[in-house]
Formats: sequence, structure tokens, C-alpha cells
Amino acid sequence: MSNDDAVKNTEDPAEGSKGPGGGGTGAAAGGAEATMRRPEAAAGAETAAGRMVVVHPDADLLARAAGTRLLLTLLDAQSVRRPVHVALTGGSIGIALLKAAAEDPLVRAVDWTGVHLWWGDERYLRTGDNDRNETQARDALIDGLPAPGPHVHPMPGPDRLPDLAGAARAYADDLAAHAGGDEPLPDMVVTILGVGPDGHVASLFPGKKSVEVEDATTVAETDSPKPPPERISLTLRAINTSRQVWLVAAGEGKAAAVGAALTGGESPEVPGAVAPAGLVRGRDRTLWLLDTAAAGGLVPE
Ligand SMILES: O=C(O)[C@H](O)[C@@H](O)[C@H](O)[C@H](O)COP(=O)(O)O
Repeated sequence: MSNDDAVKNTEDPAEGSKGPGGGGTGAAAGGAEATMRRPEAAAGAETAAGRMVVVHPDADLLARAAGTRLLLTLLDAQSVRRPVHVALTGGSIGIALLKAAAEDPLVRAVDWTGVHLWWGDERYLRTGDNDRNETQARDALIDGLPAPGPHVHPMPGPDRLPDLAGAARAYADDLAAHAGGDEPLPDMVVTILGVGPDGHVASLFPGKKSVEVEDATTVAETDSPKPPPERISLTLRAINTSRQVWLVAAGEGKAAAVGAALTGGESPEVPGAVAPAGLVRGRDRTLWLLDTAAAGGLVPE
């Protein structure tokens, strides 16, 4: 990891004036350094271009900031291209940021009719099941948007396609059908990912074969350690075609996984298996959006 990979705190600027030693120029509250360096990576450190870690004081502010960041990213993208495509995630912070976006007045600045919503993964459950990422995203944001609203591309559940592998293939076909030229999937302006305590992203879990799939954009996972066991996921190859990838994590339970991923290390829960979160790279930008607790594994300068 190169040294220009600074970690910025987004503490309350008013607090920031009390930086290290009080009255210092640090942008952080509570005496934390204004910038923190990530742990030195193992040999063969990543080039840092386009990677940034942004630390927020708590999970609520992280969700609010990420929700506003999503709206502004869509707004920016719509000023240069239509339609715009984004891939959403499930999980607590992944849904919290959608709720925050729905509550942000900027939600009315986006032309949702020009937005296509996809998912990075989905639990293979019947349409309408409360545990589906789609259901939770509809409750959090989508169903509250003015009609006709965005184009929504849910991953099929067993009520739509009774065969998990077939449902994964059908989603790959849907992605390809909305891609430009002979691309296998649309030009995603951002793919948002939660991060598991084991370092998983989407439904790509450390040690599973699905992490290694390179000849497809989607994969069926039949043995997820996080229930339910059957899931559909974008592959790493598909995720890494996205212009931006945001990895969003909150809570001290994620600190080990975040620390491991940022140094390309092993999953803290699956010895010998790489943390898939460490294999994610946006084409233009990779953002780690953390709260202070999840950033706990980072070492100050
Ligand atoms: O279907 C899912 O569960 C998610 O897509 C999954 O990848 C999630 O984002 C992470 O497990 C983090 O979830 P938490 O933020 O709830 O820990």
C-alpha cells in the first residue's frame, strides 16, 4: 500500500479545530490524527490510485453520508449519460444508506426514470420475502419514489425460476441485455457492497469456489455461511467492471475484516482463504466508507 493512501476522518469540522493537542490543524475530533495510514501491506502492495478510506464518527452518520453520496453520484452521472446503472447491496448498512437517501431532500433531484437498479447479490427467496435484499430496498427507498420510478432488476427467486443456477444465468442474461455493444453487463456508475466479518462481499465468501469464477458475471452460491444458504451473486469480475465500488462497513465486528482486506490478507474467519473484500477494485475509484469502529484495525500515522 503506497503512502499516498491517506485515510481521512470526516469528523465534525467544528470538532476538528480541537485536533491533536487542541487547536491543532487536525480535521479529526478526539485527538485522532487528521489522516491515518493504513497498515503497511505485504510485499507487492497495491498501487493506491483511486483508493480512499473515509471514516465517519458512527454508523448513523456513515449511512447518511453514503446515502447522500449515492444521490450526488447519480446526479453527476446523469449530467453526462443516460441511463445510469447502479448495483445495490443488502445487509444492515446497505439498507440503512438507502433509507437515508430516501429521507434526503436530494432524492428529488435525481431523475429516477433514468436510473436502473441492480443488485450485487440476492438471497434466493420468494418474491416479497422480507429477507430478500430487493424487498428491503423497496421498503427503504424504491417504493417511496415518485411513479414511474427507476427500472428495477431483481435477481429471480424460486417462485420465478425454480432452479438456482438457472436463475443466476437468467440474471446474467438480463445484465447482458442492458449492456452496450458486446459488453456482458451495463456500465455501472457504482456498485455498493457491504462487508461481512469474514471479509465477504455480495455473496462471495472466503474459501468458496464462487470467488474464483471468472468466465461469468453471476454465480449461484449453494452453501452460504450467512443464511440463507442459497444465493445469487455478481462475480468479482463483474463487480470490478464498475466505475466505482464502495465497500461500506460499520461496527467493531468488521474491523478485522477491513484491516485484512486493505492489506490483501486472509479472512479473519477462514484461515488460508483470501478476504474477497480485498480483491475488489473499481475501474476509476474504490471507496471504503467506514465508521470509526469498523476502522478500528487501521493504525494511526
Ligand atoms: O445478502 C447479504 O447479506 C448482503 O448482500 C451481504 O453481502 C451483506 O452486505 C454483508 O453480509 C454485510 O451485512 P451487514 O452490513 O448486515 O453486516
